Amino acid sequence: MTPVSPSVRDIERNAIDEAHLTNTTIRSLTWRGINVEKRSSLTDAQSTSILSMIDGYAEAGTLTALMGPSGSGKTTLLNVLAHRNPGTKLSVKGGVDVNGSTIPAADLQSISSYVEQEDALIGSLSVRETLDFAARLSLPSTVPSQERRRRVDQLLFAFGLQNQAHTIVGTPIRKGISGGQKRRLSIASQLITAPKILFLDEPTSGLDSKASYEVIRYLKSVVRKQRLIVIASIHQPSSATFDLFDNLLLLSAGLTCYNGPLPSIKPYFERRNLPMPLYINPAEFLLDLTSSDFSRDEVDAQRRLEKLHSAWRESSEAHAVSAAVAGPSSEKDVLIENKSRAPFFNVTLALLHRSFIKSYRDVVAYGIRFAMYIGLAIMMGTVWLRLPTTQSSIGPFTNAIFFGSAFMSFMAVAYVPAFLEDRTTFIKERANGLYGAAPFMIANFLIGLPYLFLISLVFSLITYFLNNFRPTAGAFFTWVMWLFLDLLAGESLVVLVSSIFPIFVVALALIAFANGLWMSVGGFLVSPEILNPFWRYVFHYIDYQAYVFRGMMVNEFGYRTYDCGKGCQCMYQSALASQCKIDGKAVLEEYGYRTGDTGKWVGIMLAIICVYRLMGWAVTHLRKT
Ligand SMILES: Nc1ncnc2c1ncn2[C@@H]1O[C@H](COP(=O)(O)OP(=O)(O)OP(=O)(O)O)[C@@H](O)[C@H]1O
Repeated sequence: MTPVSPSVRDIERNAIDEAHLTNTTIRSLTWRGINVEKRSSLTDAQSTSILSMIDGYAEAGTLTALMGPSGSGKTTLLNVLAHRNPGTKLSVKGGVDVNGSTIPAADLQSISSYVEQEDALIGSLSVRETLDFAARLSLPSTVPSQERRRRVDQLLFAFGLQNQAHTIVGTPIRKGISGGQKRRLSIASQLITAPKILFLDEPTSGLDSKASYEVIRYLKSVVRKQRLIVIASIHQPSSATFDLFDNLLLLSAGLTCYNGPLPSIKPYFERRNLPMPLYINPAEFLLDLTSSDFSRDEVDAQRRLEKLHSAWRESSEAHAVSAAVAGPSSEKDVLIENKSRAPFFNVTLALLHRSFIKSYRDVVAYGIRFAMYIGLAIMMGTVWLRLPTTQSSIGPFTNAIFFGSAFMSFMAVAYVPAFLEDRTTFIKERANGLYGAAPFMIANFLIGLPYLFLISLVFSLITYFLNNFRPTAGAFFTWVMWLFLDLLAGESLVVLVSSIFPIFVVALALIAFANGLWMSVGGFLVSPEILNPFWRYVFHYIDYQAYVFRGMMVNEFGYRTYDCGKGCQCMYQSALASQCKIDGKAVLEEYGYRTGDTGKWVGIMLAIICVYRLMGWAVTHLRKT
């Protein structure tokens, strides 16, 4: 058995102060006349209703279940209550009040958290690290690190995760904690920000009944202790799990079928001649009642649903709910503490630290890419093996430079999955108000620098001398610099394209296309001197691969001579022809390149990289999903 850490023992001795988690200000969340319609692209008359006239309330210290068949509107309602965008082309009407008062969306978001259906956990972090980073990303600098650790311990204990504190969450190749523990961890990492209201979308999806029960049981104990308001959509809980909830809001086809405390469900349906059988799971009974999707007789099922809807509308229970939420809504009486955010610098540092841990623990994210580049280096080194400095090598040297510059940049597509994964985590964390696009983009850029430099260095160490490029230290490090800038630009393009089109296959196809374009107009396949004006003026000058190719060409040919070989038939005419040699500058002239422009080209490369990154930031800032 894993030993219990002293800090956890402290907690067990009830030496904990949970004041920061306890809700003393928010008494209730109410919602009135929520209507959501899907707008037709043609006419308003063709709009279809997703939610209609939904009233309800939840009080501090209660756990409300949002149930209904698939497509009944649970997630949509949860999004409306949390002031999240429920989707494009949807029009939302109705009001959501806190303590009976209307508050701005930003205030509601600052006192609430939303746990999405899919866990947004980073597989290579341990359970404790996950909570610690959640704390570092959300807590203001006024909370000292000792206090932060204490809060982490508290949550580990509250969610029964203290024995898994040092186990990793789990990656595709390394088994970590169980599905139920993951869900508990997702909830705990939201609670570290001390929300007063917690929205959970299917907190038990994908779990067996025992794990589901555990998740809701832990949640219930925290809700009771901390006086939180929790609203959770749930699919088909077991009887034991269902019994843990205080209230139920039952939806079907976007309308209410029941809304009230659990003990009143049975009498409510009995009074409508729908008695609940004795030995049946109440949740199953309710879902059977409200589901029409798989009915043999659709007309009959529709009629049954309409009866349920009108029974609720006309019931005294519905009138009581409407009366309870209809009270005048004022602008005062809500004490929203101004939740201070973690400072920009601390957030960026925490994101860098988190990415660093991921980079050395997650083989899929970084290790595989590294191995791929090494394989490529060995292949390139041995294909163009020890080229002699004769004119017959000028072609192969040029080809090797093209291959090295173009293919390395092309292979940046391998970064797409890792970037999209990081972006998904960011989108979820931003939606919960943790941090914005700037720290994410800065951390993403900075963590890539040493890694890309290492790849450039190792790749060059293998290929440069095996190929027999110009053997001086200066030439070697200039080559490393060009490769590094090449990879940096390639990765910046991946960041930009994947931010605009965050769909794996689409991003992959577009980046491959862009690389094909850069290769075609880069100057190797068609010399810039004869490239037609459209491609030359529209694309050639913004093609980063073109500058890498030029830089590497100048690095090799600008300062080296080649023997013309037997018969002294020199392929390129230069001042050294009389010595039966070719001055490499003659090769450069063919392409229109010359020495002395390296500084300018490096400047252009840096500008291209900056533009890609800034555009990537702007898109990420504006695009919310
Ligand atoms: N952005 C949107 N645009 C168009 N239709 C939408 C949008 N969001 C939801 N809907 C529709 O609204 C209905 C309710 O969807 P919602 O996701 O809220 O249901 P749910 O009860 O959460 O379903 P499930 O249990 O399967 O997750 C569905 O018919 C869905 O197709």
